[in-house]
Amino acid sequence: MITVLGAGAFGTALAISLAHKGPVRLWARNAGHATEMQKTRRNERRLPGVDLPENITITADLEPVSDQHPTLLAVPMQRLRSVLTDYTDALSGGMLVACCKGMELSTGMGPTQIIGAELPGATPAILTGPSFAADIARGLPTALTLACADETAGESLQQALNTPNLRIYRTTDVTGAELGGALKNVMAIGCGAVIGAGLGDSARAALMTRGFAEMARMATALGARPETLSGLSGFGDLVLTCTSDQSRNYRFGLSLGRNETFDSSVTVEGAATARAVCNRAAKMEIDMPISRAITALISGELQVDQAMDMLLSRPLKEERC
Ligand SMILES: NC(=O)C1=CN([C@@H]2O[C@H](COP(=O)(O)OP(=O)(O)OC[C@H]3O[C@@H](n4cnc5c(N)ncnc54)[C@H](O)[C@@H]3O)[C@@H](O)[C@H]2O)C=CC1
Ligand SMILES: O=C(CO)COP(=O)(O)O
Repeated sequence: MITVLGAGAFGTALAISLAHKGPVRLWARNAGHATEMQKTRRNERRLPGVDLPENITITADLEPVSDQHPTLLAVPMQRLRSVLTDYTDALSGGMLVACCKGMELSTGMGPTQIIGAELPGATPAILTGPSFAADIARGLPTALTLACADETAGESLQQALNTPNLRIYRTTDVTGAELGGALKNVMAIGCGAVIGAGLGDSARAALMTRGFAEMARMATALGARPETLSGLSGFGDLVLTCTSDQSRNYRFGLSLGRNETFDSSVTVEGAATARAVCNRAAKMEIDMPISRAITALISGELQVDQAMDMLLSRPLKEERC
């Protein structure tokens, strides 16, 4: 049986989609939340208004997962390592598919690297790409990338995770897929700030395009294939997240641009990842001025107009990555 760890918006939406093919086990760390979902057959806290199919079993107890069926890890990026260390016995040996987007702040590592380091007996993979949980839960058509370094395991995961509404593409370029998903969230915060501050759609298009160049610069320096960045996990997710106010990263950016407060309980992956990206870029001497400006905006060191001045006053250059 497929297991989904994390009864947040994304984990619940994936469980709903996968339940069209067979039984799914949805694990919530909070026993009270699990009981509430069992009773109401809904996840009103994270995905309101959507019924959970009968063949989703909700539990707060994690039994050892199968090594034949995928286990999806749908928890926030900065919590992934602690989930793996807390549940090592249940997870070791599993086909573990990270569903989080980001870079660990303390180490600069991506999700599959963390899985490999904590559970060397597991098969790590990542599921990423343009998809809002609410869209998946409603059964709207969505395409995602499944990245797994082990090609045979990747093919089996692709088959297992493809559903009538969720089309899964496959790659072995784990680095490219992970970095696309991590970096696009940083750019989405920047785009939200641009729109929130009233700087206009043209400025957003410039930020998305030069932000994409920056994403590709870092990803290729770390060994990613350029075509992965142009695919669903990079360009595709950048477009979605930088242009839709369904995105929490974009909405957080909007609040920065408008000088409004933002609910700190909302998962905004790009905030910690922006800092992680800047730390890693500095160590590797990769020039990432847009990520630096967005990080300074998030920390309050710069206001939107100051960040813009900083970017616009840089020396003129040829247009390339
Ligand atoms: N919501 C969406 O539309 C999409 C989300 N994602 C990614 O999925 C990941 C999870 O996001 P969401 O589900 O949206 O967030 P969410 O905020 O809705 O839910 C996060 C879940 O993780 C659980 N959690 C938090 N800390 C935990 C810990 N230490 N141990 C176990 N569980 C813990 C929370 O209880 C909550 O159920 C993020 O990396 C996000 O980028 C990816 C694509 C779409
Ligand atoms: O990753 C996502 C869409 O692909 C979800 O974006 P947010 O985390 O910004 O809501």
